[in-house]
Parts: sequence; structure tokens; C-alpha cells
Amino acid sequence: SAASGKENKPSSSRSRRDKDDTTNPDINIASIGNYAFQKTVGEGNFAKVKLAKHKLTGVEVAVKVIDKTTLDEKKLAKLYREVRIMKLLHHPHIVKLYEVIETKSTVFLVMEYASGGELYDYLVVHGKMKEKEARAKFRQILSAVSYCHKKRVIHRDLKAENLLLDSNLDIKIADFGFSNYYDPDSKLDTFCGSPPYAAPELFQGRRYTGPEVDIWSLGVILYVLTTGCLPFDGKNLQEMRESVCRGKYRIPFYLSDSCEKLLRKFLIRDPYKRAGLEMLIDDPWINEGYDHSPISTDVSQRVDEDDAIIALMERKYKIDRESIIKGLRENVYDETTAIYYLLYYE
Ligand SMILES: CC1(C)C(=O)N([C@H]2C=Cc3c(O)cccc32)c2nc(Nc3ccccc3)ncc21
Repeated sequence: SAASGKENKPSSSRSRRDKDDTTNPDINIASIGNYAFQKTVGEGNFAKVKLAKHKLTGVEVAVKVIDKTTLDEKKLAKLYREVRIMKLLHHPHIVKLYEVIETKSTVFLVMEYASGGELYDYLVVHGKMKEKEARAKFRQILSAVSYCHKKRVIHRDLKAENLLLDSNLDIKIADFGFSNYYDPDSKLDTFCGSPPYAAPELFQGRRYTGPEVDIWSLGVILYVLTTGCLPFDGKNLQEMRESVCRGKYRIPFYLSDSCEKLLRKFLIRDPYKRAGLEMLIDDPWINEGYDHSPISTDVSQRVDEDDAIIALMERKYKIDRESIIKGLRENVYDETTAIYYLLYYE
């Protein structure tokens, strides 16, 4: 691929690729496949996310445009792992993948657009949530994360910035760029995530199984939802590390006892003593006002074959029934299944 063809000039001499240097012709196009780009929603160092509209159904989507020519082999492998994991996850509170379009130089991930933006920005604007609202959001997050863990997937970068909101202000977990599979009987050692949300064992360079690092981050998220502040902070990484490893955080006077007790279950420094998600199923704070646990046992959120939608696609888009059903059963992410998904979830 282009990545291996590039000689490794020392970074200082490599000229920064300026905006309109389109050595990659796909980066500044106006449309791809059935999608017309509208505006840029976010820009990372390897990807740009554009708001787009599906030309046939009019549904708004978010397209993550990844320039492969800027990725080395390792990063390319990470990208394909992220795509494989996204194809595995079908949950109401995880951003959906609709279609994957790949050219020689670019990968386009057509995904669900969360029009409400980041939970982080929502908290900046509205301040801390009342415990009732925090509970509703936290139950959605817990449901999505326990679904991932049951599929042997860990997110590893859970934070308020990656928790998006849709038009109903429901949670949509985004950015599985650091996610990975885990094996309950083996250890991982990659330090991932954002320092304020990172578990102490990660700062101490200890290997970990997987779920326990997400559970620590969930504790930090619960604290952020109910207080509007970070439990551990510092003006630099060293101070942050000391704060997290000391594990001391302030409990504001207005926090209920049941919420304080729940925080203590998550923010335990010893990963072996930290609560597992299944231990939280009947936690009083999580279930107050609800008659069922957010941690659902069934992990099959697969789309079913809706005859009305298939009939509409046959009539309106002249797509034959067999190819739609085949695509759904084989977990394909092409333009046909994308039309089905967009109509099904709308
Ligand atoms: C494809 C996908 C999943 C994605 O990669 N992003 C990016 C882009 C911006 C961003 C961020 O600010 C935080 C997390 C993820 C992201 C998305 N952003 C949105 N909505 C949005 C709307 C207003 C502001 C921020 C995000 N919907 C879906 C996505």
C-alpha cells in the first residue's frame, strides 16, 4: 500500500500536508456512494467526520473518512479491528455502522449521526444532572457497556467526550478506536484512554484483563454526571497520576447515600476488588424507580427481517428480496443493507 512505499523522511523535514494538498483525491470529494456530504462534524489526526445525507432515503448519517495513506501498517490493522468490532455491535446505545466503502486510499465508515453532540458539551452547558436524569443516562451507558463485555469487547476510552446524544438526548457510545477483544484468562498491556478516566493499574503499567478498566471509567462517568466535575484532577500528568493512584475524591454534600455507595463500588483502586457489572444488576441507586435491570441478559440485538421494509425496497429501489436477506444474514455492510438499516432504524 502507499504507506509502505513512503520513505521514512525524518519528521522535521516532512512538510505538513496542508489542507488542499490532495495527494489523496478522496479527501475533499462532495459525495461517496449514495451519500452527499454536507459539513464537517469533527476532525481527528487520521480521520475527518462529515455529516452526510443518504440520497435515496434522505436519512442523515455521519461518515468517518479515513485517509489510509497516512496510516502505517500498525494503525491500518487497528482501523480494520475497529471496523470488525463495529460490525459485531448492534445495540440501541452504541453508534450504528451502516456501510463500509473502501477505495485504494480511503475508508469511508457510514455511521449513525448523533445530532445532540457530546454529553461533555451538554454538561458544560447545562451543568450537573439531577440524580434522576443521571440515572436514566447511566442506565443506558451501563446497558451498552455490559452488552460489549458480554461480546468480549472492551471500549478502553469511555469518557464524557465519547458519549454522544441523539435527537431524543439518548446515549450513543462512539469511538471504538481503542477497543479490543479480551480473553478472561489472559492479560492486556496497552495503556489506552484519557488520563482522568484511566484506572490506577494503567498508570502503574500493570497488565489487565479488560472489563475492569471500563468499569473504573464508568465510575468516573457517574461522578461527572452527578457532580459536573472530575473526581481526580491535576495540572499535569504526574499530578493526575498521583490523584488517581491515591484514589481519594470528594463527595459533595448534595449527593445521596445510595449514589455515594455506588461510586465506592466503581472507584476501587484494586482491580480485583472492583465491582463487576453483574454485581451492579440489583444496586439500589441504579434500580431506583425502575422495575428491571439495565444490564439485559439477551445480547442478540440483531435486526430482524422486516417484510414491510423488504417489500418497500423491492418496489421503490428495485432490489430483489434474496439479496437483501442474504446481506442481512451474512452481516454485510454494503449499499443494499445500508438502505435496509436506514429504513429499519428510522
Ligand atoms: C461517526 C461518529 C461515531 C464519529 O466518529 N463522530 C465524531 C465526530 C465528532 C465527534 C466528537 O466530538 C466526539 C466523539 C465522536 C465524534 C460522530 N459525531 C456525531 N455527532 C456529533 C454531532 C455534533 C458534535 C459532535 C458529534 N455522530 C456520529 C459520529
